Formats: sequence, structure tokens, C-alpha cells
Amino acid sequence: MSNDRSAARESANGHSRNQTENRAEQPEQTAIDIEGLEVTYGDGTEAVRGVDLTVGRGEFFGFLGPNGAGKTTAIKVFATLLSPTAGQVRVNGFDAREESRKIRESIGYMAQETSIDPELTAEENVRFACEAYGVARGERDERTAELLELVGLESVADKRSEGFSGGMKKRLDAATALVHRPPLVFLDEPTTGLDPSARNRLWEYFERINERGTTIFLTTQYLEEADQLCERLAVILDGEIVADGSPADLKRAVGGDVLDIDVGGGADARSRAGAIARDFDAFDDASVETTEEGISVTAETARELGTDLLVALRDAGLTVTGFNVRAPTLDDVFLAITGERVATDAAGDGDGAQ
Ligand SMILES: Nc1ncnc2c1ncn2[C@@H]1O[C@H](COP(=O)(O)OP(=O)(O)OP(=O)(O)O)[C@@H](O)[C@H]1O
Repeated sequence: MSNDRSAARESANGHSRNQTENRAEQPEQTAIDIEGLEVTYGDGTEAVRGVDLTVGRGEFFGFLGPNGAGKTTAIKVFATLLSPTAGQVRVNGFDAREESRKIRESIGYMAQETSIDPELTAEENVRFACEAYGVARGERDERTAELLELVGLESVADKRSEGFSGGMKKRLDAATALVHRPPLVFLDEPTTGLDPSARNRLWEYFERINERGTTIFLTTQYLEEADQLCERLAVILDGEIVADGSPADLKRAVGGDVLDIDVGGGADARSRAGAIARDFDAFDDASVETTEEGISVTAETARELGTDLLVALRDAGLTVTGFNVRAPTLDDVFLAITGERVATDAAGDGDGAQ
């Protein structure tokens, strides 16, 4: 079990109260309310540098950013596992400094490393979490069965979890974070390293949890994941929020469409194509990136005037081997904001079975 999760459970254990009581103590409509959050580590690293953030009850909120952006640091502060250097942090209406125990009792936290015990079966893991979180004895059977069903592990309830795939372990871990029916769940990069099919399956369960009314705060480095799941997103970079809005808002802010053009003839040809696109008068607001295949041009009029650029490239003696006009993705949003494509960890190897 990870230290973080142990800490959350230890705190919850012995101070259990049921969900109704928790909710009664949370009159506010905001699940998370952060003002001026700063976190500087002992070695001087400024991991979070002045973050303001509000997440409403019931929202599926995404915190998106590359490795080292400050996502885990922020989530640890929200879960009261780390003290902020400065700023106000309220979670479920409770103050992180004054009422950290109440926060821990009213949240679920799924850390990056799964905290399940491989020696135990799926069912035993969930039961253990019920005990740790102080779920009343008489409710444990039903709660365990309900959660195993929710995450699609009922058919392997009596199997030891050490033999589970990465995706199954993550789903079991998600179930253990929900035993006390928290109104707010923090998921810290829950799908990192999983293959696409395992990832898709987890997405389904997260959506289900959210449909039941649970607020979800998800950190991810996967743009597609954020796009698929989140109603609202904040993009964090070097400890600061650099964009905030729905995925559609953020894509609209990129401005226009994206024209991807494949150019033959090597790096010199691609760089010449980039220069021609940058000087191309018909696109007054274009941003141009040289890619591995050619160039990528984002402009208001990319759809209407894209063919004119293809002609210009051909007239300059360049060979266009393919092209495509498309709506912007979150990857383009990231590029527009940061000037760089997001580099993420590669997906893990086949653990998508089940
Ligand atoms: N305990 C620590 N002591 C010093 N610096 C730290 C510590 N933990 C994290 N950092 C640094 O703080 C910054 C933010 O790290 P953090 O783990 O919050 O980012 P992240 O966005 O969650 O990245 P990842 O996806 O890699 O988990 C990074 O520069 C990281 O190296």
C-alpha cells in the first residue's frame, strides 16, 4: 500500500461517518476552491506557482499537463497529504489547514501507484478498504459486491489480485478508493502505462462513477483522455495554469483548422515548405510547425485556402505527398499554448485483457 493512501486511510479509520453525515457538513456547491496556491519543496523547487481553481460539485474535471508540471503536487495538497507553502485550499467546504481530517473523510484518492495487496483476492482487497475506511460491518458485504460489479471484477472476486493485468489492478484500486462513498474522488494519472483497451475500460468506470454524482478530479498527461472524459480542463505547465475551459472552448481558442501537409525530399524541403507557409499572404494569422512528415499549418482559412498553399508549394518545386484538413485537437491546443507537442510516457504493453 502506498504511504499516501495509508495516510488517507489511517486518518479515515476510527473517524468514520457515513456519507449522509459528510454531505450534511458540506453545504457548499463547490467541491474544490483554491486561491493563490504555491508549493515550494525543501530543495527550492517551485512545483506550484500561484494556482487559482474552482471545481463544482458533480463536475468531471481534468488537470492536464506534461511530466513534472505540478499535477501530483497539487493533488497531494488537495488530498491534504502535503501542506501548501501559501494559498487557501478548501475541499468539500473544509479548510485544508484547519479541517484536514474532514477533507480526508470526504474524498477518495487513487494514487499513481496502485495500493492493492497482491496476496489478497479482489474481494478481500475491497473488504480491507471497507475496514480501513470504517464502513459499518453490516454494510460491507453489499458495498463490496456493488463496487466489484461497478468496476467489472465480480467474476474474479475470489481470485488473488497478483495475477491481474495492469488494467484490472487499476480498476480494483479505483474500487477501494470508493468504499466510503466519497462525494469527490482524486484520480492521479490513473491510466498511465495502460494499453488503449485497458484505458478505455477504465474510462467507462470513471464515467459511471461520475454519473452517480461523484465529482471527479483527474490528472492526466494524455490529451485524448482529457478530451474524452472531462467537461472542463485546466492545463498546468511549470506550476502555473496556462489555460482553462471545456475541451471545445480550448480548441476554439486555437483559431481555425489545421492543414497537415506531407512533403517529400527530406528536412531541407520540409523547412523550405515551412518558410513558404509562414510567408503565405492568404493566411494572415497562421501558425506553422515543421513536423516529421512535412508541415502543419493552423489558420482561420485553412479549409478554404489550403489548396492555394499546396499550389504555392508545388510552384516552388516541392513535392506534396499527402495532405489533410482537420479540426484542432487538444494536442494542437497544447502546441498553441506552449509551443511544444506534449511528450507523454509510452503506453504500456498488453495488459488490456479483461
Ligand atoms: N519531493 C519533492 N522534492 C523536490 N521536488 C519535487 C518533489 N516532488 C516533485 N518535485 C518536483 O516538482 C515538480 C512538479 O512535480 P509533480 O510530480 O507535481 O509533477 P507532475 O505534473 O505530477 O508530473 P508527473 O506526471 O511526472 O507525476 C517537478 O519539477 C518535480 O521534479
